[in-house]
Amino acid sequence: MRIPAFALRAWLLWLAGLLFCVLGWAQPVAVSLSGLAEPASLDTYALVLEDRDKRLTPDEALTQAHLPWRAADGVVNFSFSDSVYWLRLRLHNDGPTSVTRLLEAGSALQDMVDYHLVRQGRIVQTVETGDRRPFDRRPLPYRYPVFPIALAAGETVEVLLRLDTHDGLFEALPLRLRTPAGFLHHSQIENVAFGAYYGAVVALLLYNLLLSVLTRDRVFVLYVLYLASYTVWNLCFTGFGLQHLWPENPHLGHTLISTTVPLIALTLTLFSMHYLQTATRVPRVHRMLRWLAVLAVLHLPLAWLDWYAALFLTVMPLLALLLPLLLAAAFVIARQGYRPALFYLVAWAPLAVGAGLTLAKIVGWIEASPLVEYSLNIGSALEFTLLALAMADALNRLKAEKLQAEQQALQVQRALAADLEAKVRERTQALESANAQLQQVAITDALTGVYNRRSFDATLRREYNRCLRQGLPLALCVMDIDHFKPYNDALGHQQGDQALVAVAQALAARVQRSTEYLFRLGGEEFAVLMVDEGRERALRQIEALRDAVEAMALEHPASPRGCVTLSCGLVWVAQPTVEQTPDVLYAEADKALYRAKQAGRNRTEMAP
Ligand SMILES: Nc1nc2c(ncn2[C@@H]2O[C@H](COP(=O)(O)OP(=O)(O)OP(=O)(O)O)[C@@H](O)[C@H]2O)c(=O)[nH]1
Repeated sequence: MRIPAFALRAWLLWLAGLLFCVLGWAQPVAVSLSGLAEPASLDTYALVLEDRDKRLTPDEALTQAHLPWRAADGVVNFSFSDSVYWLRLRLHNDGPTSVTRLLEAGSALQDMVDYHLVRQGRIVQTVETGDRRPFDRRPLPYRYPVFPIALAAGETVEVLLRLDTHDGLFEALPLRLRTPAGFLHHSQIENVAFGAYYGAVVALLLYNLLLSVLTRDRVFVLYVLYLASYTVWNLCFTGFGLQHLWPENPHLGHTLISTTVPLIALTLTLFSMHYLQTATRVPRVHRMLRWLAVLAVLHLPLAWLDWYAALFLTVMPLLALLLPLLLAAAFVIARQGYRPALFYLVAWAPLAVGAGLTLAKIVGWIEASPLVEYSLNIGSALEFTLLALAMADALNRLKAEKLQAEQQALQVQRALAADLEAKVRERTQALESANAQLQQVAITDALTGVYNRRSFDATLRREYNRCLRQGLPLALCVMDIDHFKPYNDALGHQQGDQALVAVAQALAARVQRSTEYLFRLGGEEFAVLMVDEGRERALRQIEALRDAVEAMALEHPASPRGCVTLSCGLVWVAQPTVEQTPDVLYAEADKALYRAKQAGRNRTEMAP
């Protein structure tokens, strides 16, 4: 059977169209270099292929026609995935001269990046790099992979990238193309900016370290630990750590980054708890924060086991919970009027925004852009600066509180001293008054209230010595109630006591001068001592006393006179001599008393 020519042509056309479509799917659009922006984002020009089994070789990826390549719809970001991903790009030098361009795979943390340059369908150059490989494998010593590509005039080249991970966490990987001059300019600006950033962070770190040593305040220590964790993490995150600090040891960078992320969560939580005083101000949030701190600690073993993807899968939600919780706590505490919380809010807000943007980029919610890429650094720089202000304020507050505490302590000390002094004064007065009372009791006769026998002995001795020294006259009179036994017998002992009190009062009312003393010597016997008194005046005074008792007319049924009377024996010396001791004087007065009794009572007899 003869096939019509038009049918054959149609079939051939259909076959060519089919072939064109298949090849067309597998071929990326060639990017013409002229007219590209500086830098040029190539993300949307790339084709992407997911290699679930990780079996494809670069040649297979290039030549197998059936592979399901698809166009990238922005910055590639495969986030959590166990596959290998291939990227293809075509570059066409449509200019008249040969040129060099620099292709950036703009992530410092992408584990494995295999770069293949394809000329005329053949791989002519391969570079295996990424942050799980030693730094010196990079064709350009830069913090993330950069591949220089030379293109002859009119030449088209293809770039094939193979992206793989340690255990399933991809980084967002912006693809950019720069001219050598553009790259130099960009890297110079970036170096200066990051240099300033790290310089400021190190200065802040040292400043706060010094403050923590000087003040011994836990809040400064925690802030230093937080800042140090953050700085180490940042060095890993930006790739400067691998480039400058551990170029031979990429494993160290991974251990550090997966250790510092939970450490940041931990130190940030502890710092905030202390700085905001959450325990007393928001106790419920404080308990939640304590649990989040424990969770952060539990993440550390994952870091040391190198379970990188698993760690980030759980630590991200932890951070996503922690940051809003801290900001909410600070907000509530600031509303309570606690000023440091206000500083905290202002300081943390930019970092929280930066962290939020970075998280969103990592999990693929938003596209990477320069602002998003540097948001964490911008946020943290602002945060550190503002927090330095907060720390200075905290220091001022600390000083003011210390001063206030010192003043309060001083006031309390003064009040205590005054109180103690008052108490001592009070006690002393009470003691003095008790002593005076005791002394008074010791020298007073309990029944009559006049001086007693003990006082008589002491006063006689003292006044005798004074008169002896000063040559003064001294008079001593011993008095005895007449017939007191019959009085008691007739009226009773109680009535006798009342008579004794009445006699004592009658005598005391007339013994008022400072040089005269009245004593009850015991029983119904009294004594009067007079210093610096003339003989006549002394005798008159005793007679007056005796008269006063008689004048009371206190009824005495057993006395011949019918009332209570006194008999008195008086001794007077113009100036006592050494021989005339108190005992001698008393004996003479007693003898005179005896004579008065003998002579009929109710009278006064003077010693010769
Ligand atoms: N009610 C009372 N009687 C007392 C007290 N002390 C002593 N007497 C009594 O005083 C009396 C003293 O008696 P005497 O020494 O014999 O002397 P008198 O009876 O006063 O006789 P003359 O002194 O010679 O006039 C005794 O009966 C004592 O018991 C006292 O405190 N209260």
